[in-house]
Amino acid sequence: MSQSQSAPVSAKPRGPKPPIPLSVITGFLGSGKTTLLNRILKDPAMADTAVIINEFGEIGLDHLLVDQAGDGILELSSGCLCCTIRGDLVTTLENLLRRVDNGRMDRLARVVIETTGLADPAPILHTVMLHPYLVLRYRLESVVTLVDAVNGLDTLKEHEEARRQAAVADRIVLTKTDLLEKDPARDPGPLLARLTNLNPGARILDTQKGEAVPSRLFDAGLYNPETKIPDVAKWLNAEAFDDGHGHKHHDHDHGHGHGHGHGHHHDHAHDVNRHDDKIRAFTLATDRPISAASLEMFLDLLRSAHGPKLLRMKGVVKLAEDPGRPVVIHGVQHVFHPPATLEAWPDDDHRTRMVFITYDLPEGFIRKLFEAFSGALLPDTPDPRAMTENPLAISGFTAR
Ligand SMILES: Nc1nc2c(ncn2[C@@H]2O[C@H](COP(=O)(O)OP(=O)(O)OP(=O)(O)O)[C@@H](O)[C@H]2O)c(=O)[nH]1
Repeated sequence: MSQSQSAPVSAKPRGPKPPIPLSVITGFLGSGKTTLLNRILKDPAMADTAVIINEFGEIGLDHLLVDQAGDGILELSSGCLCCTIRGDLVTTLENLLRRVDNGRMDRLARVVIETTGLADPAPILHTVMLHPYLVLRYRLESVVTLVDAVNGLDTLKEHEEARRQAAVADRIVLTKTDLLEKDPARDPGPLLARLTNLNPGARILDTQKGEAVPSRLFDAGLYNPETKIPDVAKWLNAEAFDDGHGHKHHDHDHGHGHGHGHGHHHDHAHDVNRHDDKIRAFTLATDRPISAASLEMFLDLLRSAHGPKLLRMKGVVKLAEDPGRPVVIHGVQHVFHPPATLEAWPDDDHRTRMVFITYDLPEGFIRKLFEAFSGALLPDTPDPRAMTENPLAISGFTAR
């Protein structure tokens, strides 16, 4: 378009709108999701939030409802919006964007999706991550998993869904801890140890201590909402993972939930891992850069061959071609968010760092795979060139 044909400068800011943070609240049946939502929706920090829930009947937000619009979106007296996923989550998320884009709504600060108690939250995350338009307009902020402090340990023991919900979380909220206080015989230690074991990187918040507030529930995104500066160290929280010696540095202060690293749990009184040895949490860190093509192949192989076993993965990667500009990756099962390039390393740690939570996928396997792709010479591992240039390699898995 020539200069003379260009449209007059409008008062409206041009360019793509910043993506809207999207969080998912999950937790087993009766873990207290509705109770928490009811409470936080009254918090001024939740202004301009839209909450998407499964069924109105189940959620006790009725007293807050004031108006139902044609698109199935209800306005709450607190100024928030509420919609159901009776139809389709994509349509609901599109309807919200339409409201913002056509000016019916000034600002949509955040979307919170509440899942049903038995749901694996991964498909909800996939709905957004796999949609070519929604992935541009929304960004995953936090997966918040509620765990009932009274029944949590039994629920984790008996239900795979509950373990997956805890494993995928960025924040774990302990509910009903007030009931523990009334019964001194109940020790929250084993539950905390189990949760830390399943997902060391998730910060644990206690409702009773007033910790489950919006600023702490939804601050798990890569970007600090205040400064908009990426905070990789906080986002990865790799320090909370086992350091290889059975020690973990966890940021909750209950005094029981540390030190139960896998591979070391047999040394401890609470054998928290014995019910399910398949979920593993570990980190991978290296100074060695990896080429962009090898990173892509590593991720391709992980997601195509082992996707269902990769419950959650986050990482910051040093590229051989551009070591000063790290790439941020994160995935939930076989779906990866489009990688984002940071303009610079946000702190002094310029190593590739990745955190993994896997199901039935050993740490050693991923480590060797990454080392092979990043060019480390390992005696018992194939040369990466032999893997990528092998004419018998799996189709689609060739050097670029
Ligand atoms: N004592 C106590 N009770 C709680 C707490 N949180 C929730 N409850 C109670 O636990 C029950 C279940 O809470 P809900 O908020 O309905 O749980 P939910 O996760 O939404 O339940 P579903 O939608 O059925 O999965 C209710 O009777 C709540 O009053 C808490 O922190 N302390």
